[in-house]
Amino acid sequence: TIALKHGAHRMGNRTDADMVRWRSLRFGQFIHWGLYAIPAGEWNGKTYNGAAEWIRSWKEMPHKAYDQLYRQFNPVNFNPQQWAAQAKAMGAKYMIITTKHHDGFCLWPSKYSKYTIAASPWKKDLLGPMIDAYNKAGIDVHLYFSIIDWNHPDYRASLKNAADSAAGKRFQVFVKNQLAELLQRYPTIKGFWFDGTWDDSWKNDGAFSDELEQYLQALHPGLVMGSRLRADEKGARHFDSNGRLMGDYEQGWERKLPATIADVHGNDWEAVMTVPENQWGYHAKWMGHVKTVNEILEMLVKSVSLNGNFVLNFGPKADGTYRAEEQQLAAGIGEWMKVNGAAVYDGTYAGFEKQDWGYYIRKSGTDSVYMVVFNMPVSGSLRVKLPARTELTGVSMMQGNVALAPEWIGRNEYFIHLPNKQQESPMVILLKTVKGENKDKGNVEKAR
Ligand SMILES: Cc1ccc([C@@H]2N[C@@H](C)[C@@H](O)[C@H]2O)cc1
Repeated sequence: TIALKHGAHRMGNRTDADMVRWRSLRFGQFIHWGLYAIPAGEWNGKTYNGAAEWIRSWKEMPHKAYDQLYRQFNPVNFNPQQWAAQAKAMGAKYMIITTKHHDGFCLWPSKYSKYTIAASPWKKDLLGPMIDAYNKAGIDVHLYFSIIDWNHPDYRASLKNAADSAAGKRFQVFVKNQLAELLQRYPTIKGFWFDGTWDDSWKNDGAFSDELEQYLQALHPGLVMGSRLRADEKGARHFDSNGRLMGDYEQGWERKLPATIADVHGNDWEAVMTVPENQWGYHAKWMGHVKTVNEILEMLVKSVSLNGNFVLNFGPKADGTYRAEEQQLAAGIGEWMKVNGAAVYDGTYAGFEKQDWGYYIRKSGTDSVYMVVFNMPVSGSLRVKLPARTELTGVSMMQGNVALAPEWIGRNEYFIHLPNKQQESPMVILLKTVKGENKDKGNVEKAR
């Protein structure tokens, strides 16, 4: 291995209470909200085909015009209690809110910047009421913070000369001050979700990102921060130059999921997902495919089955309301979660051989394993192969707690014959197992 001063400082996952809690939550809500919701992906009658929150970078959008939008930001229909109730009904256990996206506009009245909500017609802090409402609903809050800041005069993508280096130093102080300010103002938040850390100016100063992470942990012990924050002293990001994960969980899964357990290398990880193909902030015209309830449920269940968290993104409108598609999605997901959430919360990789009908999820630290069926076989019979030294002592449908009698088909294999092959939504079956030798004929018969 290479000697590193600013590489990973920990081998393996965090085991402290704050990280155990983060891991148990499994399902989060991302919220991208800011000035970009005003143009909403359109300007001067033209439609921007990129992600709405990136419209300032569009050649048809003059920087000056974008930078004046704050004068119109007045979310008169903002109702944080309603936002929190919607998230609670959906079954989200944590929420990540954009405090400041790449445009640099702050949703809180930061004392380190003039480009904040205080300068808008709304004037008042938006983060405080949101955090209070979500915490009251029993939902943890994490803060998204973009290092890239298109508004700040000292931001440099790369440092080409002494003047750039001086600006870069001033900018690092600004970042540190804003993050400390957020922790001081919002002491109940559980973590930071960093973004915009790909520019050279950041990548080439691994020491600063390392010190910053340690500074924030010291200010707020237990803080959960993913792998996007840091670079090591060779400019490696997420994984240091020895291939070790930096930060508390792998944070690279943006609009994509790992395929198998091998892809996660034993690390904690989280996937963040958009409802349309690629929109985070509110875009008036969603183009292309809009994901359905069952598609989102499959991504959530697959993530948990591979030991990860899944976060679904919402992009509120400039007035503070949500579009109908997002409201309907939240409600539909919530309906399934109300009945089947036990299979998701506190879920982990089960260690069973993957079958085509769907995913296994083990309730953390127990012998209870859930089968979540997405692909019903025409036979209506689900094949289950038990791992070594595992005996099956009970099988039941989550819906109605109906006991099923699996058929032993030799060695460690069973068929679960379902009474009804019809399924409108993912079907959950609970397997009770015990450690032991599955050396002879179907243990379930004996157990009955
Ligand atoms: C190339 C690229 C840069 C930044 C992003 C930001 N990360 C997501 C979490 C959103 O905030 C998006 O604007 C996405 C793609």
